[in-house]
Amino acid sequence: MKRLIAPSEVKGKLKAPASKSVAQRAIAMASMANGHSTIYNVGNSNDSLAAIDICKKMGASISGDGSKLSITGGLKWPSDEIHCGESGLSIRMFSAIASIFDKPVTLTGEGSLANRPMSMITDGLTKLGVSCTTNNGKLPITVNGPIMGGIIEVDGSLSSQAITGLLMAAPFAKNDVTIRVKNLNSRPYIDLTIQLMDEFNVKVDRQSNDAYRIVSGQKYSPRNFNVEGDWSGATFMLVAGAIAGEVDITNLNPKSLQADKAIIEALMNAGASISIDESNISVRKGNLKAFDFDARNCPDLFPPLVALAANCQGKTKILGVNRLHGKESDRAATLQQEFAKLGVNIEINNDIMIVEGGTIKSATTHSHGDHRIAMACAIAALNANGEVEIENAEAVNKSYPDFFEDLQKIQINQENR
Ligand SMILES: O=C(O)C1=C[C@@H](OP(=O)(O)O)[C@@H](O)[C@H](O)C1
Ligand SMILES: C=C(OP(=O)(O)O)C(=O)O
Repeated sequence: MKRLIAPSEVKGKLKAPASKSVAQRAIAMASMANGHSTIYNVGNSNDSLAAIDICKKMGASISGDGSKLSITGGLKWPSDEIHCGESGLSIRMFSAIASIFDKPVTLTGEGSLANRPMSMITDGLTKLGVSCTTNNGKLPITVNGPIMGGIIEVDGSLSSQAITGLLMAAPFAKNDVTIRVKNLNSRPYIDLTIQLMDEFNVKVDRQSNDAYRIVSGQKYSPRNFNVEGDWSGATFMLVAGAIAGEVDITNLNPKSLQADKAIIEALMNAGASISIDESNISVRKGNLKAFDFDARNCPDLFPPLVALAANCQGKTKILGVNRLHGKESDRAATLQQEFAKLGVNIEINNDIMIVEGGTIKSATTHSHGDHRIAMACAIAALNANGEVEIENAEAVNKSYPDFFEDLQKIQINQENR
């Protein structure tokens, strides 16, 4: 699908979509709990749909839709291969969960997932006694549990997602598990995992220096759970308000542990006008200037931050480029490539990205199959000197299927090509 976005002034109010990070975790935990859970507001992102399919394959009984999902948990060994769609979180989380069985389980995926690194999964699981194989560090992965447990050290510099999986599967290990994490990045995602485990009644004991101890034999309890709104998707709309008008967003929890809530700090540093209360975040266009930002704990903010920085006067510096190679695309390189088409110069200097704000040109861009690149190009189009085309725009379905409908609601002129 091709989408054409015209320069537009934005105005309106939107409800943030469901957080796929929260939804995927909640679906997994409800599926591990013996008994009946209801999960509200899961949404319809492809990644959350992938998590639902995986849990069904692993024996959970799931019915309902994006607004209300009924899950009767209790996992069984899946005789078939597990297909994780394009979700990095799902494959890394469910590889650990599939290791609770004493028979082999093969997990695979499609699209961009085929090119993403998986060695961080096998590294931790092997240390906990699971036999694992991959195709030279890529898909498919085969795990053969059970998880024995023990004290292990893992590296968290490339991704936190495998650590989320290890934490979630640890109560099923034969012995207690202690995970010591070196070089942890994306820390808020681990905090989110531990918060949700606690809500499903499994305790993680945080020790000093990034060590986490999980007592074996704890059981997930079924519960009714509401998935909060997605700061990651909403950031694009908040940036739209900051560069091109005014936007109000509801369904965002200001006390959320989601990493991408940090967009607020970036918007403030850039000089946008923001007001925040429990039920509404309001952003208005400001006199925007370049800013410095550390995105090592919130790597998904790079694409919206680049759209923001392109509209700021001066050179914005964003730290954390090394985290971006293993995403849906090599995100630093794709941002550089696509924004060059829009006339925006991006330099990469080791771990730092430098974005030079200025005039944004009309151009045809491509998502590279990466939802956040499609959304960043769409937002950059708002102040362009002509229309911006986005090829392969359907990539947004991975996290935010209603993205273009929501753009319509805030009066952005667009059409399908
Ligand atoms: O746990 C999660 O829900 C996620 C963790 C992050 O990945 P890394 O830990 O690989 O940085 C983030 O980029 C991804 O979109 C979602
Ligand atoms: C990297 C992302 O997701 P995942 O790793 O779960 O595929 C993302 O949503 O930007």
